[in-house]
Amino acid sequence: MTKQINPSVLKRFRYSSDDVIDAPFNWSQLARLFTYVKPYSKTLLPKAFIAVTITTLIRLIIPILIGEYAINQALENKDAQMLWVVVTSIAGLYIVNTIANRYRIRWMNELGQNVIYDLRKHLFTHVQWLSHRFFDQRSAGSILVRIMNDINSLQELFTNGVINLLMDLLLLAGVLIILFTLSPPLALAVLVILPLMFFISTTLRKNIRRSWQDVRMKQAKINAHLNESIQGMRITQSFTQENENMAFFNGINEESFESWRVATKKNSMFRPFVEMTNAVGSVVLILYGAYLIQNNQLDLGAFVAFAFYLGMFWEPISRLGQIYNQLLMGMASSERIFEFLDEQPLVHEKANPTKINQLQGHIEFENVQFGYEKDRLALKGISLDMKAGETVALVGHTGSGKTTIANLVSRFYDPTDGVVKMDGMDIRDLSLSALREQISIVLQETFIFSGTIMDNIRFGNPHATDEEVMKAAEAVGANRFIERLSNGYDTEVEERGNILSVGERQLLSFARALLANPRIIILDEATASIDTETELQIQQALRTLLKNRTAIMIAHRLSTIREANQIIVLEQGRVLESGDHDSLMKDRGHYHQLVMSQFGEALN
Ligand SMILES: Nc1ncnc2c1ncn2[C@@H]1O[C@H](COP(=O)(O)OP(=O)(O)OP(=O)(O)O)[C@@H](O)[C@H]1O
Repeated sequence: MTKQINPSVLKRFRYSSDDVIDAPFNWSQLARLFTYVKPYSKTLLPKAFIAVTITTLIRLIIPILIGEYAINQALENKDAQMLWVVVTSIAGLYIVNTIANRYRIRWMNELGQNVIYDLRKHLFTHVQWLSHRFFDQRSAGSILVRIMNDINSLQELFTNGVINLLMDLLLLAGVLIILFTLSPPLALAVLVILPLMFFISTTLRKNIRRSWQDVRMKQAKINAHLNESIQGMRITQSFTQENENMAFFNGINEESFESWRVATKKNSMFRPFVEMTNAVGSVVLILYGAYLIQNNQLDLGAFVAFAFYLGMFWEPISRLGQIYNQLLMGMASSERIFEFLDEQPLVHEKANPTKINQLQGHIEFENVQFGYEKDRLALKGISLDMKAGETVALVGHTGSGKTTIANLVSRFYDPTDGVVKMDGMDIRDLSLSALREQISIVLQETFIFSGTIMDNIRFGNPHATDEEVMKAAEAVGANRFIERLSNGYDTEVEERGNILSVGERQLLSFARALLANPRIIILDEATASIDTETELQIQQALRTLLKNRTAIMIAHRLSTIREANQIIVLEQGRVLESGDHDSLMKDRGHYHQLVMSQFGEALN
């Protein structure tokens, strides 16, 4: 079936992330990047340097042995014994070279992998501490791309780049010194190819590099789209948006294909150019070298050595260009990585926070104002008093600020004005982890991590034993459905837990919360309709869960609201009314209206 795609629909699919092609060279950023090598400056780094120096020196010595000793002396004087000594020395040097090379590669790789490991760990740890606002502003896909792709692109720089730089500089300097010592005029003559080589290794390579960078960007775009598409597959299918989705995917897939085509085409020009420069160098060497030999200004041994060294020239120059490119790419990636690393959590613990062992759970809001965005307040001067052990139901229309109140109690955000107090103390003075340890949040959509049912409940308290996990499940009645699963508590559930029903996921999240044994429970009740039996089960489970704890319920069910000690009615970030069900109903105010419009039938 073909369907006409509305072009405006495709505009929805836009990814503006990470489009920097050319990053300026930034020395301080480079220095910062190299701080990650520092822990290895006394172990792997010197070892790799020694191996590199040995291999470079051997490569420099061998042409001299061939030209000067084998040709000029042994062959000239027909000295078989000397020739034998030279040949065995060369063989010996090659063996040492092979061993040194083996270690060079091993140590370099170890160094690179260690640096990448450290960097990825640092970045992930840092991102985990960032505030909710950071995640509000970015898609999971774009964060993933940075943690994976940008760090991977630094991998090459650290595994090869750093050490090769030293090797190439050493090799180039060594070759130049030897060439000028052997024959200054011939050295000058063959150096005409240098500008050509530099042109190829900088300009041409830069052009090729841009094309590869374009390839990577297009791939990142595919990754981001795939991530969103797969996560939203059910919605796509239910709205029959497969064709639009496919059209966009085809578009970016084609773009990616095209960028590959361009990059490989440019890349294929590289080798012929290199060979051409080598040919020019060889022609100059043969013509001018033959002329110098004829005029007795050069001997045959030096001529042969020259040919060897000329062959060695290209490699370091070409690689220096490559390293320069790697550095530029590394700059672009590290800039994006450092941007994340420099991001500070907006909510942070003060220097000497008050350590609390056990909270009572008395929560107060004193004239609290808060906005996610500058000019749009979500809470407009709210004052609340939730006593320890009380169940408080927050009710109100969508967008009235219920979730925001819960977010402020957990200190995911700080108020822009006013104070949130816990047991009479400003929560900004408390230790953040101690505060959050005593709060459990049960969201409408329960997040299930990949692992077993047992692992998922244990998420509430990693130290709990299997027995404790099972006891928590029994207490909320989750054991009944768990025992019916193919492997009971050991049943594997994938990310998001699609094999479980909404009600089952709710019960699982109750067990998880109960196991954490918090003083405060924040619960966003599921709005999805579930059958009466599960509903009863959940009500029962809730009673167990909320016993002796302060509970803030973003309540959607009349039964929960009715049982609450205090009901707070919110409207556009303000408290309209508060009290218990009976008194609020008697007042016949906003609550009465809300209940009648939403639950009118249920009350009759
Ligand atoms: N991360 C965010 N960034 C910007 N604005 C937000 C964010 N989260 C919520 N808001 C805004 O803050 C206001 C209050 O939202 P909140 O989520 O607290 O409402 P709610 O009462 O919980 O609604 P619902 O019942 O629909 O969950 C809304 O106007 C909403 O658009």
